[in-house]
Amino acid sequence: MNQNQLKKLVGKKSVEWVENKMVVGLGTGSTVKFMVDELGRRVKEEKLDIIGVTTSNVTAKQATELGIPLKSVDEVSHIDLTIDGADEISTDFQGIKGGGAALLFEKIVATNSSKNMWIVDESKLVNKLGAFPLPVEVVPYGSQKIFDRFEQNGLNPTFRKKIDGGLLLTDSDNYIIDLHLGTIDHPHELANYLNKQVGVVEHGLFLDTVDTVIVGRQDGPQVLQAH
Ligand SMILES: O=C(CO)[C@H](O)[C@H](O)COP(=O)(O)O
Repeated sequence: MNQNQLKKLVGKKSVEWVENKMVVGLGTGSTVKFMVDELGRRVKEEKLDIIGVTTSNVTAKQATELGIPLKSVDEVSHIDLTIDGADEISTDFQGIKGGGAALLFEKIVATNSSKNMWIVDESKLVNKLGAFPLPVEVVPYGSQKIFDRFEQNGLNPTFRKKIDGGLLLTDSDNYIIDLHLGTIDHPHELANYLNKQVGVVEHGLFLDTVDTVIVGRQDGPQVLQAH
């Protein structure tokens, strides 16, 4: 199986955890796209009765087209389960997310969910986080100052750009600065530092968040429990 087939495998598999009457957080990305397709199939064919809470405009569009009823995070009393992708997961189940620039809403939905499940192909599992550039969402005003500070602190920042060369804007009209760190030895310390920077809206370190990981492997999906 190639990477895309592994993503499809875990995307479909994850929907087995969705039950009638659940409020389900719907992540963002190419793996999640397969999950939302399968959820849409169950809503249509099995009359599965759920409410989705999306984490990006892209996922909201797909879910709407598939007939999945949606509410915003502020309109629901709770979220039973959020299913999302990840860019890296370390052996101690810490994660980097935001490769698809949806980290802000993903973190809001994740922190308001009773359970979080991540679906990944096996290439996303790492010993230590950091090979994947860490996304940091920043308010445009003052973003050059934050960038300069990151550079002075040796965090190797780059502004994320669109294909046409312009700066990428998130769904909340912010910029993304990617930090090219190589390895992150102390993720909690780095998260604390980033949380304190004025102008930083959110960062892609998702620490102590995930409960269940489904890994797409050549011999089938593997379910890992984090806690
Ligand atoms: O965090 C994310 C988007 O902000 C995605 O979940 C992450 O980038 C994984 O994406 P993909 O499933 O396409 O590999």
